[in-house]
Amino acid sequence: MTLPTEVPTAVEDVAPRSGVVRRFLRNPLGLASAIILALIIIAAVLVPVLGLPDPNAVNLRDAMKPPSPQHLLGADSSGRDILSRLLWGSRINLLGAALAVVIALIIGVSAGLIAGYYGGWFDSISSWFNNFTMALPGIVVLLAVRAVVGPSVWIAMAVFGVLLFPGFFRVVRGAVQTVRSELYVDAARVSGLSDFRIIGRHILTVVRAPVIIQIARLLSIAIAIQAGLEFLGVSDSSTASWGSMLNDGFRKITLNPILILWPALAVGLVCMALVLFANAVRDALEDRGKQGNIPRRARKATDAAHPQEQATSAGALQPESALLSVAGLKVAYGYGRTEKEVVHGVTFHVEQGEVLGLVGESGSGKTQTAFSILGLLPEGGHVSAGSILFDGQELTSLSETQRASLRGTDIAYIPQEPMSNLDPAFRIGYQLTIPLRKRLGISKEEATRRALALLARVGIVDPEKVFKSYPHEISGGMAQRVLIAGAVSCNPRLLIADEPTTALDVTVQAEVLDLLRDLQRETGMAVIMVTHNFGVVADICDRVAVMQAGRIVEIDDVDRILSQPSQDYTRRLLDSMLEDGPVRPYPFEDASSTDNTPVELPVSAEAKE
Ligand SMILES: Nc1ncnc2c1ncn2[C@@H]1O[C@H](COP(=O)(O)OP(=O)(O)OP(=O)(O)O)[C@@H](O)[C@H]1O
Repeated sequence: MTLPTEVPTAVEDVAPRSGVVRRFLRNPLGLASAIILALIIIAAVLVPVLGLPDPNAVNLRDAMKPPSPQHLLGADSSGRDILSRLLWGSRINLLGAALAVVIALIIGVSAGLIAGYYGGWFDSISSWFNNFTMALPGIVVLLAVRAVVGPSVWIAMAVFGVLLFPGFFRVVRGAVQTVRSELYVDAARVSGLSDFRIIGRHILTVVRAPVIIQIARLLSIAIAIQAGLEFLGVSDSSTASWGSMLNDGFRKITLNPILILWPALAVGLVCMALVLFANAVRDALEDRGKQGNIPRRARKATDAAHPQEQATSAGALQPESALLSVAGLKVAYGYGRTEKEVVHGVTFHVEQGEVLGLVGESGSGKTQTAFSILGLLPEGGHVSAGSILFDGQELTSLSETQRASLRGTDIAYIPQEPMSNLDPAFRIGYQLTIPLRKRLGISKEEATRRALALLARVGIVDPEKVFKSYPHEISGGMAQRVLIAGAVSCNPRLLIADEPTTALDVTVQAEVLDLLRDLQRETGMAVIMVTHNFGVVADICDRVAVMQAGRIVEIDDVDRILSQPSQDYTRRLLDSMLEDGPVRPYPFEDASSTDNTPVELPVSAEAKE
């Protein structure tokens, strides 16, 4: 299956990762700081081959000499070449700072991850140790270490690394605590991923950005502190370093003030560049997803695509017969200055018994749109504007209880990851019958009878056995059939299927699609099929709405979208996603039943056997 990342140009323009790099490079301060840091690192790496004089070669005849072709930046009080000492010193300072930050990173990130994810005694102990370390006077500790182990810059920086660990620990622990209760982490746990994999795959990606920013900040602190320690004489003064040069320059400041200028400039420049670099990375990451960052080219095309689809008033240009009318829907996360809009005013409708495909690349806003209709936006997300009319009822003004009563009965949902949506602690039968009994008020026996018939109808060969099984005892394909059975159990009028075949293998995908087609035809329910796969669209949809970057760029009949899309974006999406093979015809006869009473679904031939 071709994934959206393979869609060329315009899609790549809005891909989050490349967007971060582009935004970073567009920030002049970020770019300048990156260039300065790169030049300093290159100079530090290449210094042995630059043919500069020995940084420690004393030549009293050259003492305090001003800049000359022989000493480009002049010579110090012992006649040593200042440029050579600066560049050799940069190695010591950069490596010393890197050592401290790597130690802080290893201790802080691993302790922060474990403390944030597991909590408990480890969290208590590590938090206590974090507070204790923060309370220690760092310089006093380093001076004490020097008194015990001698003037080694490496030992001093290693100890400083331990003292710096709270810088990472607090950031990582806080981020992990926020993210560990997210649904997708629960879903990953439920689907059987080990903690190690969950932390590696789901948690580390969340803390990556703050950690990168923190690395740059702590590096600048470590360089300044290291130079300060060398200035105080904590390290070996015979080694060329920025701090020892500062010390030398300070002692001769009345004789030649320029001696202190070069190392001070070096320390100041690197620290400033690191801080600016960190700020630019933060700005680039925080701007991710803002509309202002969608390339103007893409935005123009989007806005001009179908102006009627960008209507903002409720029900504008929507057919009265529509079962669902979404108008000017905007979805945002956060409030006030931190509000981030992810869906920018989408308008579409779904007729009774119609199958509407919602297609688009990853991150285009399909799921957010679907969740808005279901009233299931993740924490922090809200409908910031627009209207969702379902059967003439404005969903956005309903209470949570009213919306909950619609879910499962009038509006059903089939998720992408079947396994994560079945509770591993309960048998399949229990999970199917409880909603039936609660919503339809039927007896346990009646609910069991219906659940078994539903399991048979969705193609489960041994319904009795699956009824008594726990989720881990059935395959992914069977789990998806169980969820489909659950979704259609109360005869919904609208079914929202969020990439229902993505997590399944190819043969099972086809079977599940066939099943959905048959069920849709039998019950006459309307379907919103969220997908990034035009094969699925061709298979099952009547009309298609194409989404890009939180907007609908094109909406039309499936045949027209597939044969003559009006937007370049749709064409590119089609080129990259459409599988070879003919569009399977789908006879939508008699798909208009709106009766909401549960029907006896026919038992499949396979199940009868
Ligand atoms: N919890 C959240 N907090 C903030 N932004 C979010 C959240 N969930 C999604 N988004 C943002 O909303 C935008 C649309 O996401 P959405 O999940 O709707 O995309 P999608 O088209 O369904 O993609 P996919 O096919 O990958 O599921 C993305 O830019 C995403 O970063």
